[in-house]
Amino acid sequence: MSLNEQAIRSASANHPRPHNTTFAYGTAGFRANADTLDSTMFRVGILAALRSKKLAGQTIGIMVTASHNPEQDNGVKLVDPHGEMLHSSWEQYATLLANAVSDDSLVATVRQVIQATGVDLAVKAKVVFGHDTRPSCRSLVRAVVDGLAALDTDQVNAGLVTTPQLHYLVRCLNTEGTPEAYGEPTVDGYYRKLATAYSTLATGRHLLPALTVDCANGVGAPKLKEFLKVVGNDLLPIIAVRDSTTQAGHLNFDCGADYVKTQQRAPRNVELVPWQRYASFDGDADRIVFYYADADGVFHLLDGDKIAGLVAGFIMDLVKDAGLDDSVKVGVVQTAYANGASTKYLTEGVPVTCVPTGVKHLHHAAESYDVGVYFEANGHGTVLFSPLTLSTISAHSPSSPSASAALSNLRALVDLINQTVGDAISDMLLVETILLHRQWSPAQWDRAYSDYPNRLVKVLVADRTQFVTSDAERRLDKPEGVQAAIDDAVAKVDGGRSFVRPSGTEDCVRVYAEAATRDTADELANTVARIVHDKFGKGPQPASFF
Ligand SMILES: CC(=O)N[C@H]1[C@@H](OP(=O)(O)O)O[C@H](CO)[C@@H](O)[C@@H]1O
Ligand SMILES: [Mg+2]
Repeated sequence: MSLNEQAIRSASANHPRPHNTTFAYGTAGFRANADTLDSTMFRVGILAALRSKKLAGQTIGIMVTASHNPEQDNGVKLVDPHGEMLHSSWEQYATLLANAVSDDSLVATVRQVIQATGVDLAVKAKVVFGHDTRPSCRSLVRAVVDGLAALDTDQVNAGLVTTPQLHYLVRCLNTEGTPEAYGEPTVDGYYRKLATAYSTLATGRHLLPALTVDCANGVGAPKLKEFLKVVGNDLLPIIAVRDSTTQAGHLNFDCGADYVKTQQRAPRNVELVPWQRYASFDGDADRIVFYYADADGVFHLLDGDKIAGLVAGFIMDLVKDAGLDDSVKVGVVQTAYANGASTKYLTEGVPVTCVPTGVKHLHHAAESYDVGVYFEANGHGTVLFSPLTLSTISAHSPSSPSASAALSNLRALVDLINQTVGDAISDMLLVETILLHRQWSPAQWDRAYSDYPNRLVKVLVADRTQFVTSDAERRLDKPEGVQAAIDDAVAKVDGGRSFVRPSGTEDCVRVYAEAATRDTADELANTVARIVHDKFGKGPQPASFF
C-alpha cells in the first residue's frame, strides 16, 4: 500500500500550522495555549497511526489534556501498546512532524519518518483516543480524527476519560484474549475491576470517616462519581468537592493536586476539619496528594513520598504474611525531588533508586524490581508487579489461614492498582485500603517521618539548554563552575541539600533546596537561585524567588 499523499495534503490544508511557534514533544507530550495546537493535534493523529503500523497494528493511545495546567492550555500525550508513555525514541518524530512548515513539507516529513523507522504501510493502524474536560478538546479531537483518517486508521473514541483510564484501555485492547489480558476494554470494565478488588479488600473492615476529595473541577469529578455508583457508598464514603466541570475558568483554579503541593495549603475555601482526611486530584486525575489539619489548624501534606512509604510498607507486610518474602522483593523509585527524610526512612527498609524527573524514568526503573513502587513527590505514581512475581503470587499455596488471607489481599491489590500509569482514583483506593487495614488516621500515617523543610523555586534564564545534569539530575555538569558554587552554599547549611535542573515542561530552571529549618531552607533556595540568576538569568533579579 502506498501513502495517500493527497489525503494528507488536503486534510493538512484545514489544519494550518501557526507561524512563529515551535513545538517540542517534552516530558508530558505537547503542551501549549490551546489556540495554537490545532495543526499539532492533526499531526499527532498521523504519528499515532504510523506508530501503530510500526508495531504490527497494535493499538496506540492519544490523550488530549493539559493536566494541571490552566484551562486555556491544552496538550496531547501518546500511549504505547502496553499502556506506557510513547517510547522516547519516537519523541523526535513527533517534534519533526509538528514543526513541518507547509503541507508539502509535512508529506515529506511523514515519508522521512516512515523511512527512518521502517514503517510498513500495508499494516492497518488502530488508535484509541480520549480527552479531558477542557472546552478546547472538542475541536482539537476533531483535528486528531482528521489526522487518523488521513492514514485510514481504525478508531476507537473513548470520549471523556481520565488519562489513566485511557492508558488502561490501551493495555486492555492490546491484551484482549491473551493470557496477559488486563481487563475488559471499556470504562465500565475499569470501574468493575477496581470496585471488585476494593470490595475484596474493604469488606468486613471497620469504616473510617469519609474522605473529602478535591477533583480540581476536572475530569476526575464525573469519573469518581461514576465509580462510586459501581462500588456503592457503603464501602467507600466520599465527599466530592471542586467537582464542577461546567463553570468556565474553574479547572485547576486555586485547587487540585498541583496547587496543594506547590502552595502547601488546602484548596481555596475548603475549610479543613482537624484530623479529617482530604485528597486532591489534578486536572486529568493521574496525580493525587492527601492532607489534613491538626488541632491548631496547621496544614500537613501527605505527598507522593508519603504514599510510597505507606504502600511499600503495606505490600512488604502482605508479602511476608503470605509467606512470599523469600521470593518477592519490594523496591522504591524516587526522583531528586523526594524529600530527604523520606529517602532516609525508606532506605532503612527497602532498596531505593533515584532517577531523573518524569514518569517514564520512574516506570522503567520500577520494572527492575519484583514489586516496584514509584512515586514523584507531586503525587504521580503507581506500583508495578513483574511478570514473574505475578505468576509467583498466582501459583503460591499458603500454609496457614492467615497466610491465605494475606495472599488473597495481595491478589486483590494487583487488580486494584492501575499498573499502566499513576492513577488518582486507583491510588486513592490503594491508600484508603491501607488506612482501613491499619485503622490509621492521617496523622498516624504521617508519623513515619517528618519532612525536612524544603523550597522549590523557578529561575527564568536566557537559555535553559545550557544546563546539563548528571547523577539523576542531582549535579550540574554545565555551565561549568556552577556546581562548585552550589556545593559551597550547601556546605554552609546544616542538613543542606540543593540541586538545579532545567524544567522539561516549562521555560525555566528549577532550584530545589532543603535544610534543617524553614529559614535555612528558604535561604539556601534563594542563595542557589541567585547563583544561577547572576550569570544566566533573564530579566531583573527578584528580591526573593518565592
Ligand atoms: C518538580 C516537578 O514537580 N516537576 C514535574 C514537571 O516536570 P519539569 O521537568 O520539572 O517541568 O512536570 C512533569 C510532567 O507532569 C512531572 O513529571 C514533574 O514531576
Ligand atoms: Mg496530570
